[in-house]
Amino acid sequence: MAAVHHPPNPPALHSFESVDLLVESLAAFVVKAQKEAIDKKGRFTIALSGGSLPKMLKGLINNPAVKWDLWQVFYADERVVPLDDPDSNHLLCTQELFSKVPIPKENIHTIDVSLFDDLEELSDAYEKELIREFAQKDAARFPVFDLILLGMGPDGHTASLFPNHPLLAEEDRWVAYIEDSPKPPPKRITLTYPVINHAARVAFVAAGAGKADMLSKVLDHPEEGLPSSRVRPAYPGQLYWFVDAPAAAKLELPPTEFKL
Ligand SMILES: O=C1O[C@H](COP(=O)(O)O)[C@@H](O)[C@H](O)[C@H]1O
Repeated sequence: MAAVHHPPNPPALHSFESVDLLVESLAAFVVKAQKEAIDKKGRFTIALSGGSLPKMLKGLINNPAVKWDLWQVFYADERVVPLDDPDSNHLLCTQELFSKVPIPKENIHTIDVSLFDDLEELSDAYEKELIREFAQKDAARFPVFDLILLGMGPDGHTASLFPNHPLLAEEDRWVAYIEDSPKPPPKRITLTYPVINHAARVAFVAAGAGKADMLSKVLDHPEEGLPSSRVRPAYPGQLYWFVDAPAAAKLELPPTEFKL
């Protein structure tokens, strides 16, 4: 019998009157994803972004429902800078979240700073880190993250996938590097679409009026093919957008009520 090809689920757009409500609801959503993953397989795999995202995770701090010791954290993208450099996504996540919660250090998977001279080796090593976590345990062609949290840049980029960049066409690698990021710093590594689009859940978080024009392009005009519009997790994966009212102001797409 021929395999049935199921199209991706449509995105669920959750719009909140204030950033505080967004933060609270996002925390509840992450906790629910965590619970489902841990009930099923005893661990929770999540990829985090930098930029404006880490501070939106403050609802997880002092939250007794979070089982930090069962989290395995990767980065959706990372800048090729020392881990204590102000441009490092790891530093940002540490300042906003990890320094304030009891997560074991070994559960946070950072890039290998000893490989900065060779970006091919650096991204290969991060891919191997993913293979150690996923391939042995889940034996899949691509890792299936329980949750990937993304931001959307003013040009529609997400992770380190930038408009018109050849990396948008990557089909095999789990982790790739770029040396010419239009947003500094130029050298970065990033999860690729095959990884992002195999996740069980992907959630974008965007707040503020500065995101409104681009959000409407990305969600109302996906045919333009901006990097954030290309995030379409394969069925049964689900895409979510957590936005505040100023970011949602120009959207035609109707919001979906947020229910756990
Ligand atoms: O450069 C990056 O930008 C994106 C978007 O950042 P935001 O500040 O506009 O939210 C971010 O998601 C990514 O991790 C980062 O490296």
